[in-house]
Amino acid sequence: MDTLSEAYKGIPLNLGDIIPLDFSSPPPTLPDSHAWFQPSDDDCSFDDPASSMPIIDFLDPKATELIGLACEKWGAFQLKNHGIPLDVIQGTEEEVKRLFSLPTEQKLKALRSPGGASGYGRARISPFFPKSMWHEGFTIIGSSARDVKKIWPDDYARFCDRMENYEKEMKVLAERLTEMLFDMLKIPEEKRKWVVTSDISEVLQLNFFPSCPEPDRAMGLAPHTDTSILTIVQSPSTGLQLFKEGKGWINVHPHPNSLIVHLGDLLHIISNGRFCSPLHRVTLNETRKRYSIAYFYTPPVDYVLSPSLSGDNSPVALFRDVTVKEYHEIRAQKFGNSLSLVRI
Ligand SMILES: O=C(O)CCC(=O)C(=O)O
Ligand SMILES: [Fe+2]
Repeated sequence: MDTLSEAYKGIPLNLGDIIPLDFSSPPPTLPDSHAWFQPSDDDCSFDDPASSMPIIDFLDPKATELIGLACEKWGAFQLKNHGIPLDVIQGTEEEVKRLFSLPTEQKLKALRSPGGASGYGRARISPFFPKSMWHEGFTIIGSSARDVKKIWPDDYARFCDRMENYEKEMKVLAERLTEMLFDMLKIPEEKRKWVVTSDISEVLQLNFFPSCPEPDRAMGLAPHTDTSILTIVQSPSTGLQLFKEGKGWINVHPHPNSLIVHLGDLLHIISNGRFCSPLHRVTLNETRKRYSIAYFYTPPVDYVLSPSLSGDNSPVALFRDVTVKEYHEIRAQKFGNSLSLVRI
């Protein structure tokens, strides 16, 4: 079976777009290669309690209705009482910290290959931006063992087991949410059989944002939408921002023991534009490092994404049919333009 990795093979990157800055001995001032803004730039991000991302309790009898509204208005929400055991979250967080605190040369042993999608390196979206991000990533597609053995030849099992377990838990939650959203969109049975199969294309993205000497001039993760049905993000610290039309960049303040769910481009297409795929980015801090774990839930690569014209969705198709693999290939080449390229 094809995997998502195949979609990137045809578009190899330069090593310069894969190797992160050596953050173990960071420069004392922000290098020009990482300076996105001038000191005088007003980047207009803000905190407004009246317009913050909804926090939804999964045990609330009204949860389905609230999730539907949040997906229409925000394309994102925080989820309390999500059912993922705390020890699974903490164990995964511990491994992520252990991985990123390794010496640079050890992490570089698992460097992503130029045409590859898994392993250690810069964000896959790096080539689309003129400046570099203050970030290191580690991408897991399928089993992490092949990459992790290069880093810890004799001691890889605990990391791999914890990641695998985390993915299993995330998959169950992603399935529940997807079934709920597909009910709202009135997706017919034959278009949703994949949800309960093991054939999905899931990706686990581990992110590390070191503390930064000039956080206001640098960028953790540049503005992007996700190429998924939905993404479940776990991070205890602030840094994530969502772009809201007419308002600007809104800070997300993680609620204790909650997960952040945002919808991706694939659901935006399936919902015929009814559910948003929010633009988001990550900002930095001068003294605090930040870690995040993003689980991308995606149908099998040969699944055809077709806009649903039933229910409350627009009755006229806004997008053409496109397979998951084809959409990933478009994204790998065109990035921010991708949705407009499948618009009718
Ligand atoms: O770190 C975060 O909060 C978000 C990460 C993210 O957007 C991504 O990995 O695509
Ligand atoms: Fe993202």
